[in-house]
Amino acid sequence: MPLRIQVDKLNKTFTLHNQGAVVIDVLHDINFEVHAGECVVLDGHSGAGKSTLLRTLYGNYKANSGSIRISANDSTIDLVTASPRAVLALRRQVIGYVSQFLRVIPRVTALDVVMEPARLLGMPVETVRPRAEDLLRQLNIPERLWQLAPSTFSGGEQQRINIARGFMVDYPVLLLDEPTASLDADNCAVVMSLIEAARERGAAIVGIFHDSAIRERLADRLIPMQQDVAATQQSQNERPLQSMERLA
Ligand SMILES: Nc1ncnc2c1ncn2[C@@H]1O[C@H](COP(=O)(O)OP(=O)(O)OP(=O)(O)O)[C@@H](O)[C@H]1O
Repeated sequence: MPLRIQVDKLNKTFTLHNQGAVVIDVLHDINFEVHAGECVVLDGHSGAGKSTLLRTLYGNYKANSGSIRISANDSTIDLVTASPRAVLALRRQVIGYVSQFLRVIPRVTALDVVMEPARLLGMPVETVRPRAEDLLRQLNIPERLWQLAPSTFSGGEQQRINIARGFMVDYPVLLLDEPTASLDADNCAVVMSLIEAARERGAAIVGIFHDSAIRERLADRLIPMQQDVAATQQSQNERPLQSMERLA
């Protein structure tokens, strides 16, 4: 299967300018790759940098150094050096991202929120609407909510709208930040099936899942995120290892 994501020597720090310019070393020498049809899961304790890595893979955060090469549609783009315009194009066409929380836009209906990624690709509403409705149905969003803005929806309903939106386009790359965090068992099962279907069609998936049963079902590999180990090793002048680990 073709290589979709190649991360090399990735480093990311945050500088807290309003707190004495303290520097937080979050991602240190991260190296991994993800092929089409693979689901890798970021594995590390709270604060290890999992969400930071996912946001950096989406171009939300700019890395200090290293490269994130994304290959799809016969081209390869390094997100670390890409122009903002190239990053936006990549997000529209190549990278889907499901965050934990829906960014609610007042007065935009749930159905429009879900259809938007496909509409941004220029697809006509009559083509995309059946898929959006199908996703909403699969995710058990009652039809009476489809024409309402999701701002008043429950946390779990908002998360399911977010998931439907993230699966609206068959992106070659999918980034999933705890997509099942506030879902009940039935809806969790639906989301796992959607993720498996995306993997089947060849999506390269990077996810964060805290639930061990979900990780075991979905993960082809774990990517250990060990910020504390990295910091200690660094102080001993050793090169911290952030290698991939195959699941037995
Ligand atoms: N925008 C930011 N500015 C400054 N520091 C940040 C920022 N985002 C994250 N951090 C810091 O980076 C570290 C890693 O945070 P991150 O959210 O990536 O961890 P995580 O592994 O996803 O944790 P969790 O499992 O609890 O969600 C934390 O110490 C956090 O305080």
